[in-house]
Amino acid sequence: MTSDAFFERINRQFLRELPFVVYRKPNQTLLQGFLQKTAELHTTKDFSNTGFVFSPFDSKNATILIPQEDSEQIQCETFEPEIEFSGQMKEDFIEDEDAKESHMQLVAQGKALIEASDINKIVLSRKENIAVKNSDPLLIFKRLLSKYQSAFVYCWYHPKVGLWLGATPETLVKLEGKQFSIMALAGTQKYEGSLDVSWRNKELQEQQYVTDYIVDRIKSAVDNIQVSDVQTVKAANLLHLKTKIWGTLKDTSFSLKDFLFHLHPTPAVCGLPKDKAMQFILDNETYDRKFYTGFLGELNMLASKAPRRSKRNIENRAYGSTQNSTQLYVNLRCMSLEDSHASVYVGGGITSYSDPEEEWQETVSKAMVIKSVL
Ligand SMILES: C=C(O[C@@H]1C=C(C(=O)O)C=C[C@H]1O)C(=O)O
Repeated sequence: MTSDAFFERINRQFLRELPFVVYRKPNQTLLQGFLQKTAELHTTKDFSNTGFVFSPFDSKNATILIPQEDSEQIQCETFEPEIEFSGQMKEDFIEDEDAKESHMQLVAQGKALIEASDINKIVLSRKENIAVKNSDPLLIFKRLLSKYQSAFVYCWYHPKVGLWLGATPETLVKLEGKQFSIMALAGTQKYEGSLDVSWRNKELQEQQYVTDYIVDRIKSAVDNIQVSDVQTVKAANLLHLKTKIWGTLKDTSFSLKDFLFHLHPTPAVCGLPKDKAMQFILDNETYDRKFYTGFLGELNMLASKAPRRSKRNIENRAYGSTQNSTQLYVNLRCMSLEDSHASVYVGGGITSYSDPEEEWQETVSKAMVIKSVL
């Protein structure tokens, strides 16, 4: 499908107030869309369905599904991101003193609890409300596509839930048949032109918490678990620390739902120990995160598997095969959009090393990822 036809089709879907999601995976050019045929609100409880899921931070709330069987799927391979656009840049930005004061207070409160208890890390966040000049979601989506090639970029809409857009650097889990990979991403500093930077103990420690937690949570369900070295990766105007964890699922009976909720929310977005950090977040953040720091993506899709290279296996080489594929991303660097109002969601990991002023600055930098396309 041409990009004009693709965007025209989605625009019609939006005007008819029918659910859809459009997205592009990291470092790919293919745009994909699920356009639901009815306005029904589908959810999944057991994660056995096929389609696109949108799951909130608080797993007590429902995961929304755009089912493959109730959707038209469209694709566009030829989209050329053309727009050079700089929206609200740092210079236009007047610091909101009240927001700063309350975020710093929240951070100080979290840090005090960490110092006085067995909690190691709590991820604390805030929501920023912004008036948007042009609130056409597809225009904003195109700007995100142009700016953030290495992110998972999406625009998701359901008339009964709302409209969300984002460009996230973080994979929650990728599952292809029995092969899985998971990303532990945490620690932030500004990108100043080089990946060759040094990291303080604070960031190294908060990222290590995420890796250790993931390994601990999945080790009984997997064989030959592998853990990469810690790498510095660039995400928009920021650098993060990343570890990749991969392996093979054991052949025993496997529940995708249990696997996911064993992981989610990880200490990259919640804290350690999980339950105590979660309770602090629910009690003290003064807004509802909704889908921010939840996860989203393709669930149980059939994907073609690359044919084997073995000379003996001529048949497999010719045809390849298909396998079940799930690719989920953590919903970061995102916003919800209502009429001409955007809510931008940003947070960061707090440990005993945290400085409230620096943590505020980190959320200001993270907010620029979205503000620069508004
Ligand atoms: C919570 C966010 O990001 C997470 C927190 C990070 C940190 O504390 O350094 C870094 C990447 C993400 O795991 C966010 O972007 O809002």
